[in-house]
Amino acid sequence: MASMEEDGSVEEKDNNNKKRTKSAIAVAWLTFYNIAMTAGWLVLAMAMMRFYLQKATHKGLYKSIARILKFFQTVALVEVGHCAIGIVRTSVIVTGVQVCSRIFMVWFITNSIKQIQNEESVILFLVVWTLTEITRYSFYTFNLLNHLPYFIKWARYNMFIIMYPLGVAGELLTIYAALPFVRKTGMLSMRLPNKYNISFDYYYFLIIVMLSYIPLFPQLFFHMLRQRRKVLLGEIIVEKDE
Ligand SMILES: CCCCCCCCCCCCC[C@@H](O)CC(=O)SCCNC(=O)CCNC(=O)[C@H](O)C(C)(C)COP(=O)(O)OP(=O)(O)OC[C@H]1O[C@@H](n2cnc3c(N)ncnc32)[C@H](O)[C@@H]1OP(=O)(O)O
Repeated sequence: MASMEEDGSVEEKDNNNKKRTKSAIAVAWLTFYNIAMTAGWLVLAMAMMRFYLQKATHKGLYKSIARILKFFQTVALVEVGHCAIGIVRTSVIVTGVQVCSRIFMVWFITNSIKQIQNEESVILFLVVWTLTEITRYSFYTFNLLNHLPYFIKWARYNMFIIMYPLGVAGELLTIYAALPFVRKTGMLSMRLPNKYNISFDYYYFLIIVMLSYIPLFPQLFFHMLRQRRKVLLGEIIVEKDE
């Protein structure tokens, strides 16, 4: 009996150790990830500033930073995985919508349609994303290291009130600017007849994407408002099951 109890406690200790090791690995990975992403977005900010100081125009700016942007924004897909395996307490759906809409903007709009790369709206969402991500990833990093300066916490949970609508405006204006080119070229569209017997019109798809901001954006915005109340004002928020 004693030996069984002993076995039990050994097993329990082993399980606890496993949990501790797992969370230590998760913390180490997240710290590395957040430092790398903060650095990536800082490099992007510096590249944008350098371009603007040297050329005094925004024309050509997107092209000059496209590779860095595509790399770091695409890597953010990992964050959906973080939520799915439970190492961060964030909804897979909320993170999925946020990350996928950004990846869509980068790859299927700005990168694919060269004619719109010099639009002011592209610079608008680029600047907004960059400021947001530098703040967000440095917030996570300092939080994980238990040395979170108050101004970073304050910025994380206040900046979005202005940055979210500005970012959305930049994104929607960019998609809007893309519409005539998509219609003219018929890019990424499939017209009938074809051997698959499928019809797809990217032009109308983009209009649907723009309309989908109406129900989806408020969900993200209100999620952040709830996080703000929880973190800055200490309100206890009972999360509904997903
Ligand atoms: C195929 C076509 C698709 C087209 C779809 C079209 C519809 C799109 C509509 C949507 C429009 C979005 C537009 C958007 O791109 C515009 C902009 O971004 S503009 C710039 C302003 N943006 C922001 O401010 C972004 C705000 N959003 C976010 O921060 C996140 O993305 C979000 C997932 C929304 C919220 O983050 P989260 O829920 O994680 O909140 P917290 O930061 O408070 O964190 C909660 C807890 O999780 C821990 N956590 C999360 N991530 C990490 C990490 N990487 N490392 C460590 N820890 C992490 C965090 O610490 C919290 O833990 P705890 O509660 O224990 O403290």
